Amino acid sequence: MSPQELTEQIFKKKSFLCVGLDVDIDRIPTYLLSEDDPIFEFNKAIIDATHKFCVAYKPNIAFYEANGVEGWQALEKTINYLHHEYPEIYTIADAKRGDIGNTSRMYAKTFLKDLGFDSVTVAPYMGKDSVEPFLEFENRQAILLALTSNEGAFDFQTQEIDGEELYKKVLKTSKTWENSERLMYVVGATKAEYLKEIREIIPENFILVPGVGAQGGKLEDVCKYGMTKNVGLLVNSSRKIIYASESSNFAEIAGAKAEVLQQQMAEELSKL
Ligand SMILES: O=c1ccn([C@@H]2O[C@H](COP(=O)(O)O)[C@@H](O)[C@H]2O)c(=O)[nH]1
Repeated sequence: MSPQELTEQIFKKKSFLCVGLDVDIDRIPTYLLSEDDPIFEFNKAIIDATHKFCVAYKPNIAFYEANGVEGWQALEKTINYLHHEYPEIYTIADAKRGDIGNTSRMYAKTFLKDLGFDSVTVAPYMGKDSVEPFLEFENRQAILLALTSNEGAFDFQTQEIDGEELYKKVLKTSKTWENSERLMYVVGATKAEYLKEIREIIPENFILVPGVGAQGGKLEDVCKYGMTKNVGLLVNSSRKIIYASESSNFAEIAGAKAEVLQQQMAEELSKL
């Protein structure tokens, strides 16, 4: 999907919500454990109940890899289900990959070609040749970690080198790479006030913003500092939506949580 098509979906659905599919087998309703594929059944129920209120889903690959072959199969079934039932939905493989060029090329093939995700999250630390293989696919994007939501972001990302913070160097340098128009960036909602300066460097690119909900980030602050006239934001919430209830109507309650966020987003969009 192109960024333009994603923007059209955002205005159509009045939502820039991304629902995180971080399925922890120890947190799903126990009655699902007797199913052949409990992870997929959980995802399917969550997707059916929330798709009207969001424009994107972001399975975090760690939660699938932690369940071995069965986890990977559940991931494949989930992405196939989304492609088949809800092709208008944008998909993000939150895998945080990046390695020497020929290895990155394999990661890119896995997520962007074989599994057919629209995008994959990528760590910038190994530089240009580790990221460019992810930018070779038409209508696919790499989402580069710029300023993450966790406390450890202050260990390196905000440290100054030659008078400039490392995350700003990541933003500026990545703009010089081949096919850089296919880049999106991650900035944590817990660091929303940084978005003002970040927007001066990347005025147009989409920013994926995790950290609203369980990590305490505020949607209003994210919009205040990061929203552009074309929106340019995907705001993710995982645990607050998918684990809102452990009862048999967990999906319905997840849908209601997603709708609350969608309504707040509609309000923010009406200010544009
Ligand atoms: O800076 C980052 C980058 C990625 N994440 C991921 O987003 C979700 C957040 O989940 P919540 O339950 O809504 O807190 C999760 O998959 C993280 O690994 C992030 O939080 N911060």
